Amino acid sequence: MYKQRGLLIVLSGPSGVGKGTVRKELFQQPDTNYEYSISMTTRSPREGEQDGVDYFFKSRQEFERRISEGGLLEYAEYVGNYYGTPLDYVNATLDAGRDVFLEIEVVGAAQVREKVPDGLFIFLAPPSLSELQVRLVGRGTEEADVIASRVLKARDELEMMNLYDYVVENDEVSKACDRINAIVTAEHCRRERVEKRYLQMLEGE
Ligand SMILES: Nc1nc2c(ncn2[C@@H]2O[C@H](COP(=O)(O)OP(=O)(O)O)[C@@H](O)[C@H]2O)c(=O)[nH]1
Ligand SMILES: Nc1ncnc2c1ncn2[C@@H]1O[C@H](COP(=O)(O)OP(=O)(O)O)[C@@H](O)[C@H]1O
Repeated sequence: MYKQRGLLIVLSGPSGVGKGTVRKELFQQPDTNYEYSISMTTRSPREGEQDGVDYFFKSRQEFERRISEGGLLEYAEYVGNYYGTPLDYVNATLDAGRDVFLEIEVVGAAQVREKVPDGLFIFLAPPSLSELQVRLVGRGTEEADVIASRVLKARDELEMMNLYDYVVENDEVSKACDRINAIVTAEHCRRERVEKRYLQMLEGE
């Protein structure tokens, strides 16, 4: 029997827009049906972050070994650290017919677009650049110079918005989650219709 692979959902957008917040909220909802792919990074853990839960924290040497072995679906260097998506987990989960959710920055998302063109690409946008800065300052996890470089980077990141299937504004976390859930549901319906049509055409041969 023809079994459709799971859907690869990619949530991206500038640092500080609220990707992590929205993702955590989505995964707290009881009816969420996607599997979260935990990324690998060379960044040091922040207070309260756990290895294997928030990230797989690796040395630069170990990360570069994974790159050379082809073990990452995508990776990017972001403000001095590597971040990447382990390939095996994504493939195994999609093959089992389950959806995978990636929360990654825009350079990595563009690599995934090349490799998985039938993924669902959602760009999370801030209400404004000044609100983005307010959120980064409010989070209080970076020094002023890092915040400044992230806001500067956000201008380039916003230009990549048109490469995405959908742009979701993160004005309020619960509204952003509702929009993402609606988009995923609509995409499932679309894929089911395509699959049905495909099977009908095969039967007609
Ligand atoms: N390309 C890529 N980006 C990632 C990955 N995991 C996290 N990121 C992104 O890397 C950036 C920095 O992440 P982090 O240091 O945790 O800071 P924060 O997201 O701003 O709290 C964010 O834009 C993340 O979405 C990954 O596996 N691949
Ligand atoms: N819709 C929102 N309204 C106001 N503040 C928000 C909203 N979404 C996230 N935030 C806050 O903005 C900051 C950055 O959010 P975070 O999820 O860490 O962003 P990202 O993962 O995109 O870097 C956090 O302090 C978070 O609480």
